[in-house]
Amino acid sequence: MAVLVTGGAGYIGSHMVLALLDAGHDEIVVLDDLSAGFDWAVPEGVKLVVGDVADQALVTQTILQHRIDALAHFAARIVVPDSVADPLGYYLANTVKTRALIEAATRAGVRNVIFSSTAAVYGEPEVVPVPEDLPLNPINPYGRSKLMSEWMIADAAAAHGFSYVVLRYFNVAGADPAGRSGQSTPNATHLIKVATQAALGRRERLDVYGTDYPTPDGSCLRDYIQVSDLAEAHRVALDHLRGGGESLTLNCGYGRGYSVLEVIEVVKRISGRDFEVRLCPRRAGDPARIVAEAGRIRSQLGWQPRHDDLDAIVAQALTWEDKLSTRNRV
Ligand SMILES: NC(=O)c1ccc[n+]([C@@H]2O[C@H](COP(=O)([O-])OP(=O)(O)OC[C@H]3O[C@@H](n4cnc5c(N)ncnc54)[C@H](O)[C@@H]3O)[C@@H](O)[C@H]2O)c1
Ligand SMILES: O=c1ccn([C@@H]2O[C@H](COP(=O)(O)OP(=O)(O)O[C@H]3O[C@H](CO)[C@H](O)[C@H](O)[C@H]3O)[C@@H](O)[C@H]2O)c(=O)[nH]1
Repeated sequence: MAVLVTGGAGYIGSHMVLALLDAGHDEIVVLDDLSAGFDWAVPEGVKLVVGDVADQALVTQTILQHRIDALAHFAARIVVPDSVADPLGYYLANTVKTRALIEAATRAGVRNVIFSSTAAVYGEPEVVPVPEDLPLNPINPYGRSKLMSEWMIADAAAAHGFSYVVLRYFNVAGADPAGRSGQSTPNATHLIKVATQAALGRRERLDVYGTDYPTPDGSCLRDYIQVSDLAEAHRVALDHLRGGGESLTLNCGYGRGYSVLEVIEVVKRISGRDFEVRLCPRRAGDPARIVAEAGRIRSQLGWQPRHDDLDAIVAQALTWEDKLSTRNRV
């Protein structure tokens, strides 16, 4: 039995590969087109197939050749404001291609599917923390492209008899504590990544997008989950599905919100560096507050976070950023 990890050369997928290896699973195949990922992020001994998830012939051949029984589908385009500027590109990358992948995978016999969804499916929730069964009302094309995929997977599972775990990630941050992987995308837009780059002098300044939100300090609130904890959620989801467990949809977060200004303060304190912060207008597509009701994944899968500590998350991100710049200089 082997697992196919699409997007496994990217940030979160590469951490899932490490979590599986650390738990003794060595039957792992990564499918990635390297549009935003890196071949060096795939550990030695793990097979990397370079290609598109919508290439059904390639997907079918890979599944049959490696006797794949489970699929973890990370590959996607992921930037909220980009999705507002290029909605059709996002629906193609995240919805149309997911359809092609799921069709090829289930026809080739895959019976277990883990899907990377997002807190963006909730939109601007009326209830915070947000439980999984709240009505879904995404406010940007990114969230809609992912919600359509959730629905497609649930409908196809009911019709074709496979099981799935949909994981709705909140804001993912930090890096492998052992320093083996981290967020490496050039021109990244994620807050903690950008703030660590500003602290290390690799960006001139940090722009804060909006200080007039209905939140305590006027900046947006997010629930930051450490990437290895999230990877571990995938590992337990895989065990659940392989053990015959039922289909589930679960939030992945810690249940606590930090504002943009609070995050900046932590990055300055942990790095010991000051940097320029510019207060700017709101960015398109941002909800004011999004925090997970985080109990269901613990009760359903027995998941236990081990890195719920924003100081440590920021320290890991700083260490990785420093390592990355050394690598890029070589
Ligand atoms: N980063 C976050 O905070 C966050 C939050 C919620 C959900 N997610 C979801 O998690 C998943 C992984 O995100 P990430 O942060 O690791 O992003 P990432 O960009 O680092 O990784 C995505 C990977 O998918 C690959 N890819 C993209 N399109 C492909 C295609 N058509 N065929 C094959 N490979 C392709 C890229 O090369 C890259 O390696 C995405 O589905 C994203 O929507 C991320
Ligand atoms: O330079 C920056 C970058 C971000 N922000 C703010 O920081 C907050 C977090 O922004 P990120 O770009 O880090 O993350 P998002 O909340 O936009 O989105 C992330 O988390 C979502 C789930 O909550 C999605 O899944 C998505 O894939 C992932 O990028 C937002 O209020 C944003 O406006 C800034 O002020 N300045």
